[in-house]
Amino acid sequence: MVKEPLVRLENISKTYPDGVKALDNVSIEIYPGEILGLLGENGAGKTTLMRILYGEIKPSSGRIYIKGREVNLHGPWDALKHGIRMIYQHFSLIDEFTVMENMHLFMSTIDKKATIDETRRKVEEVLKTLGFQILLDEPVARLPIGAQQKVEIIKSLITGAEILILDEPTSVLNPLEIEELFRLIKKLRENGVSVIFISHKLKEIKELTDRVVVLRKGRKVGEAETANIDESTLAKMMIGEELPELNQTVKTSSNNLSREILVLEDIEVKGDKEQSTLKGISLRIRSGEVVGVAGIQGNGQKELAETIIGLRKPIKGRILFENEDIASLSVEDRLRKGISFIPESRKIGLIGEMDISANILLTNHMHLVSRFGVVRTKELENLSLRVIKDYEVVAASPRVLVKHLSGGNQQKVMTGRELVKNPKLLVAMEPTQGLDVKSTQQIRRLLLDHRNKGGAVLLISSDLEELLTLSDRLVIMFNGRITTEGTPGGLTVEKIGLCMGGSC
Ligand SMILES: Nc1ncnc2c1ncn2[C@@H]1O[C@H](COP(=O)(O)OP(=O)(O)OP(=O)(O)O)[C@@H](O)[C@H]1O
Repeated sequence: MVKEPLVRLENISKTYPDGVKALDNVSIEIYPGEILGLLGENGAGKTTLMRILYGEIKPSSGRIYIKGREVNLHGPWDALKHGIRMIYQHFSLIDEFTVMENMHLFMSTIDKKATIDETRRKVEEVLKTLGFQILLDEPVARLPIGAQQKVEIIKSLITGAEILILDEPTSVLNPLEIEELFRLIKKLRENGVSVIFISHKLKEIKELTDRVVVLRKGRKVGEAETANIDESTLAKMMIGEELPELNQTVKTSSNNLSREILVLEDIEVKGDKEQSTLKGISLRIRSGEVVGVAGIQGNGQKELAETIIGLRKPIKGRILFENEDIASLSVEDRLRKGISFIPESRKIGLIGEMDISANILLTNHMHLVSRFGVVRTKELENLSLRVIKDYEVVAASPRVLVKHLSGGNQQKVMTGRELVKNPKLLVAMEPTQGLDVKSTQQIRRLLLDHRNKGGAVLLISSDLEELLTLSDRLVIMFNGRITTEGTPGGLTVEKIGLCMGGSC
């Protein structure tokens, strides 16, 4: 007998108001009591698809069927009524309330008449069925993350959730907590609950799920019974069969590799999450080379950049810049020594309400402010005009407010104000994110010109094509470690995909 799906998402497309096409004609089914893996790299569209199923956003086109009937979901509460609940990495719990109070608060939004005793009975019943325990009268803030996640899951079950969507649930957990979560998810399956498990991690998908759907660039590129597919095939599906062609018009061979400019030795740094905590990073960068850092976002790349520029202090290890240990130096001292930084987003790096000059001053103040605190206005003006001219910023004058520039021109200001200092080492995070083809090419050209003039570049990007096009050497990070290293030409798609998915 053919099983009826509990949910069918049919031909779902989604274009966000800013024009980003996040989903293109994706159809998936979820069956009762199954664990469905949703695999894809950053930006593949996994979260968008699930937010549509959770009623948080509307698809641009397509249909949603629940138990065979077409529905129009007006919001998460509507989805909840249909037994669907999504749990994000940031939990929706009130820290000061006890577990029971949180459960009851949630319950009463669904059933206003429910008393706290009834809620408690329901919680105890669910816990007994699953064979799990939680301290019900403890304030949530005192519970470890793994237990808080369980509270979220139980909270969903007492309100009758039949489909639980877990958005990268393991990224906040330690290995023991992951084991415990998997045990709980398998129990849910035994009890007929369906779980959609969003992940980039191939091992977890293999270990836990019954079926897997792979998304890439907004399209469904594969679907299989998990038992019938191996990690290598999944890796290739996730990042694409073909390595992007190395773009010879942009890339010219690296100058004679010279001295090591930066050496990281066995660096350990506390990260925002367990998964992004740096666990013994060793890396060498020479002048005249671009070292690319690949990996799914959140595996320590940001922590690595922030450690090099001095925003995070290592617990262990040495950072040598031109043979000098700079681990105890401030950000400003490091800038003075010739390290520059392009942060991951223009929103962080620029102040929209200020003009181009003032934004340039932000990271060049050490050269442009006298020791009495007076800005050398003529020099600032000249430098600003130089940035506008040399880096082809389309702006009438340095007086233009940054918020009035296009994304590409903003990025050129952010890049130009660093390159104009001719830094010995440039740490560039996502330098072309959200830019059109022309601006992307311009920024990439600037980075390579800098390298060709003898500068070193550490390029952190979630755009694999960019990394393969620009890097002389590539390292791949997973779970706070560098798991592999090679040249772009020397690494196969399979190897890169496996390493990004944590299986190498
Ligand atoms: N609210 C939004 N407005 C505009 N674009 C968005 C929005 N949310 C997501 N996007 C874009 O839609 C695309 C798909 O993003 P989505 O978050 O769904 O991917 P994902 O597979 O969940 O990625 P990740 O693993 O990084 O979370 C990306 O290009 C992203 O930048």
